[in-house]
Amino acid sequence: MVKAVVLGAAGGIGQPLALLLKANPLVTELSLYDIVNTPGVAADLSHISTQSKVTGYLPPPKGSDLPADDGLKKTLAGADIVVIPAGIPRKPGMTRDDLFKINAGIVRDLATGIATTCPKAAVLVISNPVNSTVPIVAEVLKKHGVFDPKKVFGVTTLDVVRASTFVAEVLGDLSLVSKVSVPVVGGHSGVTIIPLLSQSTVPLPSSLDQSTVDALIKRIQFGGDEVVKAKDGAGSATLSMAYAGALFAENVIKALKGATGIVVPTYVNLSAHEGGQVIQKELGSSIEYFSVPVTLGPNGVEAINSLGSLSSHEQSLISAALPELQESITKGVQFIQAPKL
Ligand SMILES: NC(=O)c1ccc[n+]([C@@H]2O[C@H](COP(=O)([O-])OP(=O)(O)OC[C@H]3O[C@@H](n4cnc5c(N)ncnc54)[C@H](O)[C@@H]3O)[C@@H](O)[C@H]2O)c1
Ligand SMILES: O=C(O)C[C@H](O)C(=O)O
Repeated sequence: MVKAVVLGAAGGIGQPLALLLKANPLVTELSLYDIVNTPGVAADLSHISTQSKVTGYLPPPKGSDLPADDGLKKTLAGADIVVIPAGIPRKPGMTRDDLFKINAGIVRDLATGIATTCPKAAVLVISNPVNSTVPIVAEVLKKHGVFDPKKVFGVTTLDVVRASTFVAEVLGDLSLVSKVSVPVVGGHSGVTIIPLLSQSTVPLPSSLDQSTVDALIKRIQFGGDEVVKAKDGAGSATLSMAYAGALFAENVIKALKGATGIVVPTYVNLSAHEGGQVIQKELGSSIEYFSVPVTLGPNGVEAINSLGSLSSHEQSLISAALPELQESITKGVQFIQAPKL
């Protein structure tokens, strides 16, 4: 039995993600929460002929005697996995960090619901800026004494999905895409996104000139901007994100149910496993969060794996990413530990 929850389920990511989870035979119960439209989304999905029962909740109407988190808590009761795509998306000209002002508070309140209702659930954070929202979730759970670093994940799968697609395009053969896997490490924003092309399962030809490789790295780092620009004010990636989120959720669910050997990059607290200290040594930094290849297991993070051998260029990309990443982590931690009045 697996109960999956989507918080922000009526949104651009939330709806297609809920659809993909409803289509997933491993999910037996699907519960949806948003501040608008979830009863409609749930009713619609509930007609699909798969086994999962679907429910949808809203906050109580204005003037209700019910506590403000009544709908949220009903949604979360008994959850095994909670995926969070709630919050505003970027418009052209914005950075992900520009979303902090609004999304930090949204994520904090949702994490409080998780801490008090389903503290053992795996929490998959999609809401941006991921580099800060994951530390926010962790700090809220810590405050309630229920933080398990093995169970909190920043979803960076879209960067991995983009890397496979863009590498296959550069190789001139999209049919290779299912064979191409590139670890993407660091964080989820611009220069903090570091594709380890030297470890691509389908190697790039050594004849490829450096400017093509540089352009490929840049495209993976700034793939989100490509979609924001093309949507021209109507939001950011939603469909590719729903695909990536469902893929990552499926891997987590499979591992929770006992599947072994699933290794995927995800943005985690490095204290989740002793391998985190190895990563810190490799990075030459005491950074607390980093996207790394993680082995998933029945308790969440089973192992944090080494970054492997890096080219000198990849090492310089990591050095360039660390200051911005650290700043975003501190901003998230401070938001909970020392909120400005
Ligand atoms: N991690 C990634 O790779 C990645 C990729 C794409 C988008 N994102 C991020 O995901 C977030 C959502 O993007 P979107 O395109 O779906 O946005 P959207 O505006 O279409 O949907 C967001 C939904 O969140 C809901 N919401 C707002 N406040 C809420 C609250 N307090 N509780 C519950 N729900 C609430 C809204 O009502 C809306 O339905 C954005 O922050 C975006 O930047 C992350
Ligand atoms: O670019 C964005 O703002 C959304 C998301 O983080 C993405 O990578 O597509």
